[in-house]
Amino acid sequence: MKAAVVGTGYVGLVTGVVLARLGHQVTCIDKDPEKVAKLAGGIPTIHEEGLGPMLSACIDEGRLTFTTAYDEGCPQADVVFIAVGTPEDSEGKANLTFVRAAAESIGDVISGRTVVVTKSTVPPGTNRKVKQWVADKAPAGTDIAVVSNPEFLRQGSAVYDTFHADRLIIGAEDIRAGDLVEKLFAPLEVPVLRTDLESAELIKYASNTFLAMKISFINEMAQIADRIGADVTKVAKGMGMDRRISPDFLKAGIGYGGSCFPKDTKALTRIAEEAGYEFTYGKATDHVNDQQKNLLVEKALFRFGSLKDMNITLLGLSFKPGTDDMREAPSLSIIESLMEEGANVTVYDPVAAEKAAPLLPETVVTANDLKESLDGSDSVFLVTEWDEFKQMDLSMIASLCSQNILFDERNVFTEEDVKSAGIEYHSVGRRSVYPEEVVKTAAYYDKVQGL
Ligand SMILES: NC(=O)C1=CN([C@@H]2O[C@H](COP(=O)(O)OP(=O)(O)OC[C@H]3O[C@@H](n4cnc5c(N)ncnc54)[C@H](O)[C@@H]3O)[C@@H](O)[C@H]2O)C=CC1
Ligand SMILES: O=C(O)[C@H]1O[C@H](OP(=O)(O)OP(=O)(O)OC[C@H]2O[C@@H](n3ccc(=O)[nH]c3=O)[C@H](O)[C@@H]2O)[C@H](O)[C@@H](O)[C@@H]1O
Repeated sequence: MKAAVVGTGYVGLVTGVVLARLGHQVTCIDKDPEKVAKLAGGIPTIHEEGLGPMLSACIDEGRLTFTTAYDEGCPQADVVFIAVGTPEDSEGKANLTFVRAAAESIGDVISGRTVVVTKSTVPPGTNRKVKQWVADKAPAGTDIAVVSNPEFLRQGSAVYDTFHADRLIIGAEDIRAGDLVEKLFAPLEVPVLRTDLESAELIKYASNTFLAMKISFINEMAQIADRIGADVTKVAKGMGMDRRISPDFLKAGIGYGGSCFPKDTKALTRIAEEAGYEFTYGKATDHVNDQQKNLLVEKALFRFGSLKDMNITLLGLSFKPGTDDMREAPSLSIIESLMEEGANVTVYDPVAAEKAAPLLPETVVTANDLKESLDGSDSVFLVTEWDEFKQMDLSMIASLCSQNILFDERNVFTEEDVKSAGIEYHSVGRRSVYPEEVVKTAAYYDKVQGL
């Protein structure tokens, strides 16, 4: 089949490449000419495992092209996907400006029957608007069908997730259009759920908010664990052994970041509000996430009294490992808090340094490698759990840093790991670990923690 994909970000690019890989003829359209030029040359514009070789292969085999021109892809396509961004607006709602612009540009160039599929995350009712926006620009008599096909891939494993998705949601009133989308993805052999438009749109928000809620829930358990001397990782393990709960998304830490959980949780709260309902879980999830970001900075303040003029190393910048995406990355708010407290901050990330550079305050020093980042540091904050950090030799902290203290925002290390490295260790929802010589000075801190 022939497909056009509008928007070549994380979702559009991966969708386009995977569809081409499945044997379809795909045209990817983006308004950003620089991005299009890079992609047309086989250079991935995002860091995603497995994407680069698949992109080049599909281009070489002649099944994948990139353009800024809608008329080079949409009129010929059996299916046109919209995968442009739907960022948060100033009121916490989904900003549909890009979706509308894409729909209108599609309308400008099509005639005859066209199936428009929305992959972007959009509030219930938007697909009906998309149909109208396309129709407003298309010639009279154009037969337009819309399908809601929300996306569930995770950044960092986007290609794998697309090939091994748990489900394909196809929301459509036009049965033929829904069938066509089902046929397009049939080679993936993914379980399919057919729904009406509004249910498909709500499934996406409900899924993201539910996962975000699980994270906020376990982060609240971490807050309780900190106060009563329990270990949140054990609590999560015990909870997760119940298949009805599942162990996934129960990792306590710094709170969720990224381009979707924060915005989608807020957007669903607004969707509910506009429908006359107060969505208490949405509000609570968001509130807990905000307070979680500062937990270890607060622990550091308890520990040191002041962070003024301390040299602090921050390991990891991207919102999670496996991606260079800096959208809503918790590292940024931690850096801000540390600098507000007067600390000197050095950062190191194995992948995201380039994307992070324009977002960092000028006084932040970016190290080129792990060793350089630790050299002379007073205290280390592990923020993104890249393999390089998970596998690091902890004795490096003892040997390179002037004070051997690690604040682990992701609960990466065990008590045994840090004890054998002889470092002081603070984490989330777990007891702090002190080398013998600082146990006495730490007594007050432990008292405050209630341990
Ligand atoms: N990033 C993710 O992991 C996931 C994102 N989503 C949803 O998918 C949608 C897209 O997200 P991302 O891929 O992260 O966005 P992105 O911001 O990475 O990419 C969007 C792309 O659309 C292009 N664009 C914007 N307006 C355009 C127009 N009028 N015509 C042509 N191109 C245009 C931009 O230049 C950009 O390349 C959002 O609604 C998001 O909520 C859903 C699941 C996963
Ligand atoms: O709509 C989207 O954009 C996507 O949002 C998330 O995917 P993503 O944001 O790429 O990454 P996740 O792996 O879900 O992690 C999100 C955030 O939660 C945090 N997290 C995740 C899991 C956990 O147990 N604890 C935790 O703090 C991560 O560190 C990260 O900051 C969802 O998992 C995808 O299904 C969805 O398609």
